Amino acid sequence: MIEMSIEKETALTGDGTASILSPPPTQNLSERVKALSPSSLAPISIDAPFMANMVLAEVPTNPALTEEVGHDEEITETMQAKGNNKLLYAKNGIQSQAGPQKLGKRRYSMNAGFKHPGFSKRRRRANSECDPVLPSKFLLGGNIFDPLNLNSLLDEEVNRALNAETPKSSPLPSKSREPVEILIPRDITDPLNLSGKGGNANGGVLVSPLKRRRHRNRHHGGSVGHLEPSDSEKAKGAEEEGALFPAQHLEEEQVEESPRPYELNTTINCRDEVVPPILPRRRSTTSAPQARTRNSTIQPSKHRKRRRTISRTERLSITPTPTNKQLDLDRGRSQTFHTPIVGGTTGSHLEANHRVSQKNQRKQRREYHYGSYSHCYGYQTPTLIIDPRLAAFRPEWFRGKKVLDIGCNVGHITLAIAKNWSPVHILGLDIDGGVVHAARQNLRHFLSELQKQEVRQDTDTQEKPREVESKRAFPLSLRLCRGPITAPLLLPPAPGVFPNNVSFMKGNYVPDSDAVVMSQSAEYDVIVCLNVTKWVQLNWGDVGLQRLFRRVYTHLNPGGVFILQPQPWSSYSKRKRLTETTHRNYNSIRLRPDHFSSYLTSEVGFTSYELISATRSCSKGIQRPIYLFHKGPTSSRKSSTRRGSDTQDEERAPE
Ligand SMILES: C[S@@+](CC[C@H](N)C(=O)[O-])C[C@H]1O[C@@H](n2cnc3c(N)ncnc32)[C@H](O)[C@@H]1O
Repeated sequence: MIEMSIEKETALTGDGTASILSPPPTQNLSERVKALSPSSLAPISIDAPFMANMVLAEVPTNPALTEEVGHDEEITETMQAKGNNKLLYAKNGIQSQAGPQKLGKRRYSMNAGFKHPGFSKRRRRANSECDPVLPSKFLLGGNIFDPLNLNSLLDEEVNRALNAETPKSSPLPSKSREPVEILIPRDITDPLNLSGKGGNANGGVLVSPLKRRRHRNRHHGGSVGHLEPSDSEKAKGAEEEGALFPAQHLEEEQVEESPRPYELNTTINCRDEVVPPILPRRRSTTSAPQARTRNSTIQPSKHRKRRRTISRTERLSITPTPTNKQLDLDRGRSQTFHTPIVGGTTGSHLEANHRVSQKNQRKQRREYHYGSYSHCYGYQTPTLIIDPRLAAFRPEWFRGKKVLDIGCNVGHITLAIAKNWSPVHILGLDIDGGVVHAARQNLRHFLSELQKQEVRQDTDTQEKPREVESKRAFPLSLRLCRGPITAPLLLPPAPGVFPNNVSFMKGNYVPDSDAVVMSQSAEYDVIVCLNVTKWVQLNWGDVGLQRLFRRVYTHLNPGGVFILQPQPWSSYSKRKRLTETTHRNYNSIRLRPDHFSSYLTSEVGFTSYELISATRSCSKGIQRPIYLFHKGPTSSRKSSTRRGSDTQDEERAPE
C-alpha cells in the first residue's frame, strides 16, 4: 500500500512549466516515481485558463485515490507554492521567467476527481487519438459557424436573408411519403397483454392498422380504393405480417376489435352533442343494402335522420354503426359510433353483429315507444312564444298553484309555465330518463341566459358587455359537450320564484293497479297532460288510460283543473307496430279520443269541461284541441256539465 503524503518539493521551471524537482519524501512513493518512464517526469505545461478555475481542496485519504492523483497533486502544490503573483502571471498567459524556486510544505491539492487533459497523461493520449471531426451537414439552415441557425432568431430580416435559400449543405428534411405507422394494442383494455389473451403465437400484442388493412385486402380479394396495395407491396406486406403474426395472422379477423382510445373518451366524457368520429373504411362481406336491411326497422324520424347521415358517410367509404352504449346515452343527442361493421367476419361474428343489431333495435323501440321523440329536443328559452299552445293558457290557472306536467318531455312547456306564470311549484314528470335529463339541462341553459342578461345590464355603463360576457361565459365548445355551467341556485325554497319553483322527475304515471288509484291523495291544483294519451293507450291499453284518468282526478285538489290534449285516433295507426304490445293494444282499443271528454265527465267525475283551443303544436303544425276539465269543489264521480263542444273528431284534428 502506498503511504499517503503530499509533502514534496515542486517548482516551476523557468519557462513557466511545473516540474517535480525533488523526490517524494516517502520511500514507497519514490519507488513509484522511479518506476515511471522519463517522459512521465518531463515538465508539464500548465494551462493558464484552467488554473483560474481550479478548485483547491484537501486531498482525500483514500489510498487508491492518492495513487491515481499523485501526479496532479504535485503540480497543484507547485502552483500553490509559487504564490499568487505567479498564478496571476499564469492566468494572463504570461509564462513565468522566475527560476526554480523552493517550495514550502503544503497541504493542498486539487480535487482528486478532476483530471484535465493538460495534467493527465492518460487523457492527453486519449485526445490525441480522437481528433475532433467537424460536422459537414447541417439541417434547417445551420452552418459550421452557426450549426443550430440561432442567428435566424435574432432578427426577422436576418432570418429571412439566411433562410432565403437553404444551403445545399443543410437541406430541409424531405416529407416521407410512407404513412406513419401506429401500433395499437389488440386489447386496448390490456395494452401490455397481462392477461395473455391478446397476443398471438409470437406474443405480439400490437397491431398495425395499416398492416391489418393490407391483410384484409389480400385475404378477401377486395379493393379498398387507394388503400389497395400493389402486388409487390402485398408481397412485402405479407412478409411483414408474417413477421408480426406468423402463425395466427389468418385468424386475425376473429380477434375482437377493441374500442379505440378516442371512443372511450367520447363515451365517457361527452354527455351531449358529440361529433361522430370518422373511422377508416372497413370492408363488409355483407353488402350494404343487406346491412341496411338488417338495421332498418320501423324507426322514429330522428333515428331515420341519423341513418341518412350514415348513408352519406358510407358514400365517403365509412360504414359505422351505433353501439349499444351510444344508444344508451341520451338517444339522439349523443351520437358517437363505436364498433363498425367489420368486413370479412366469421359466422360467429356475423351472429354477434346481428345480436347487437337486434338489441339496438329493441332498445330503440323501447326508447321511442313512449313517444319521447327528440324532434322537440334542444334548448329553447322558455318564453311564451316558444309554443303556440301557451297562448291558449291563462296565467290565472297557474299563478300560485301547484302544477303537475305529465309527459313533460324536455320541459319546454314546464319551464315556460314556471318562468312566466309563477306557480308555487311545477313538477315535470316523464317516463323517459333521457328527456328528464335534457329538461334539467334546459333549465341550466335558461339560467345561463339569465346570468348573461344580468351581466349585460350590470356592466352597461362600466365595461363593454361583450368583454365581460366573454370573461364570465362558459366556452361554447364546453357548453356543447358538457351543457351549461349554471346549475339551479341552491337557495332556500322560495315559493313561486323561478327556478326554485320547477323540478323534473322520471316516473310512470300509469298506475299498476286500481289499488294505486284508490290510494292516491289529492295534491295538485292543475294537472297538464299534453300529447301523452296515445302513448299510454298503445302501451297500457284502455285499462292503462282509464287508470291514468282516475288517478288524475284523485290527484287533483277540489276545484282543480285538468288540461288535456289528446292525439287524434288517426295518428295511432302509424305507431301501432312499434312493439308487439303496441300492436296488440292498438287492436283492442275501444276508448277512442273523441270519447275522452264524455268518459272523463260521466265516468271519472269531472264536473265540466271546455275546449280551450285548437292550435298548432310543436313543429308539425298539427291542429289538436286542448280541453280543460274541472273538478268540482267536492268529489262527484257521476256529475258532468257540458259547457264545450264534444265533437272533436279526426276531421277537426287531423294528423
Ligand atoms: C309526444 S311527447 C309530449 C311532450 C309534451 N307533453 C308536449 O306536448 O310537448 C309524450 C311524452 O310523454 C311521455 N310519456 C309517455 N308515457 C308516459 C307515462 N306513462 N308516464 C309519464 N310520461 C309518459 C313520453 O316519454 C314523452 O316524453
